[in-house]
Amino acid sequence: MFYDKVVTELRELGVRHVLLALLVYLIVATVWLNYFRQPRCPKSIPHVGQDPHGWLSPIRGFGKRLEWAKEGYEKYNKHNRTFVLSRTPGSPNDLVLPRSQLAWFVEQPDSVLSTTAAHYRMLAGAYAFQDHRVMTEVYQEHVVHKLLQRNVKSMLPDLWDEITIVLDEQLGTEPGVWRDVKLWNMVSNTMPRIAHMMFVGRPVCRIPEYLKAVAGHALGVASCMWFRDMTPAALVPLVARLAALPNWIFWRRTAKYTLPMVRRQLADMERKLREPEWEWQPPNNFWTWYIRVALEEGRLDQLDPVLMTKRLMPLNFASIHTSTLTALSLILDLVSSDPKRGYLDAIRSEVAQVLREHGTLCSKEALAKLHKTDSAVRESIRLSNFAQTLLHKEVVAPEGLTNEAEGWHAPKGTLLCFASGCIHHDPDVYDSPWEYDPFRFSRAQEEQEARSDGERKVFRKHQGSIVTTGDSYLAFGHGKHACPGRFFAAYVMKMLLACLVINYEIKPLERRPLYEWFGMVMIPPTGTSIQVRRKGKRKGRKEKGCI
Ligand code: HEM
Repeated sequence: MFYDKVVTELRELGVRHVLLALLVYLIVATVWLNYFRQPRCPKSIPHVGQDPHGWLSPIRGFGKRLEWAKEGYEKYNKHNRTFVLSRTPGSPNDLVLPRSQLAWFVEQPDSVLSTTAAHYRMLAGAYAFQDHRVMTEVYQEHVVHKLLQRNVKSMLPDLWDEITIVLDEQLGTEPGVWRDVKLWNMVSNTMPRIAHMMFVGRPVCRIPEYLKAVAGHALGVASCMWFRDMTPAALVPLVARLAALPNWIFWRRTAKYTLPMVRRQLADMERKLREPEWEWQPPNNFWTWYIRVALEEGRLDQLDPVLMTKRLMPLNFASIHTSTLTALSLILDLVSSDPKRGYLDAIRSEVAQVLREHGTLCSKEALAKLHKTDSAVRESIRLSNFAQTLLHKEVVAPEGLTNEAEGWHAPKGTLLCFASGCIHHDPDVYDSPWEYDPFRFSRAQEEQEARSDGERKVFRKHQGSIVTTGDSYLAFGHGKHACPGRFFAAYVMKMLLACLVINYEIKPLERRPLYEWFGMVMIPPTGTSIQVRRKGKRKGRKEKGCI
């Protein structure tokens, strides 16, 4: 009845009137949402980018944000001043803080400056994931923060095996035969499988349909973010929902495997609690950590199996793009360095030495001895980080946030961040910052060890292992919301590189293929091939008879 009435009235109005009304709505809502509902950046802070009130500024600005970030960093951040970086149509301006404000920034409580709120906004949390709770109450992150570092060590032998097996598949096993390998295909077939070895374990982490779905979902989040960023605010709910539709399909495909697994694991863990003498050991994977934390904390509401499978998707997004890009850059940086410098040989002899001493490369102690390998990875991440601005936090305190040192006040809803890419390439922070100097960090450590106590302080600047964060190294964030997956990523990258150098020869590339930037995000060179040759019998793990 009601429907018939609406249709009749619309017919009477005519299509042209309806379209006109929609257009008027679009303009009014866009102006309202974009210009009156956005948090106002403090006027005292300099604005870098186009006219902040210009109508088309946000659209024109997408391709220029990187340039503007560099300009703002030079003009303001380097003089300890914050600047406003122009926004895109669907999101607000960013306040980019200088390094000198990092300590103040990370000290702010979550009730004032929220990483979760910033991620919800930036990752299109209302659309790209299958339940908004996975981005508003980030229980999966809580579990990773609490248990990953502690449990990953006992996983190392299995991770090593998986790395060697996947490299066998990707690079071949026949000794002495040179193979042409598409590097992008190699890393994108390797890294998601290794990450999911930790999340779901075998055999699921090897199933091609599953791996295709998790990769599709991660890419789907990125495309949803782009549509949300580039769509006028009034249309975002429609456009972003449409852009997110494929992610429902990808999640369903993953749930085909993860849902039965979660249900079985919940039932088994419940039985183990009831019958402690039952001879069953829970597998060391993310689901076990998750169930343990939820039980310990009495959060039975978090043990809904469907919700658990949805909670895996933000972790999938956080881990697979980052690790895949890191592995790609690392191999490219090393194989395109001048062979006369002998970087790969130095890493190879370090790995061989540790293997001789420890008989394995998959223990925490052995991996801790790989200083040069560690430094080569850290340096590659410094040089080619996947994003230009990081450490986003949103002001969530209703009264806003005041920075006494600089004398500004940011209202609720403002996004704050750091120009990590500029910091990593600042000649005042790193000597020859555009050069890939793989032993930059291990050399500093070796040199410091050789110095007297008095001199050591001066030398503190470029130390640290892959996981160390600080105001000159922001690739994993900093503070209590620094990447909790970095401990896993560091082990995996070192094992991957160690496995490559002891088992394969790689022909050097003449030139380092360059990456492009799409807005503030890195687009990797996907077309590069490398020539690889298996050396002989696989090495790396004595107890499996591999040496
Ligand atoms: C080389 C690989 C990786 C890089 C470069 C990386 C980088 C980062 C960065 C920069 C952040 C902080 C973002 C910000 O400040 O806004 C972050 C957060 C996070 N990462 Fe990673 N990540 C990597 C691997 C992983 C892996 C393997 C996991 C798997 C569990 C993971 C899980 C997370 C989570 C859960 C957060 C959010 C932490 C929080 O907000 O409290 N990451 N990562």
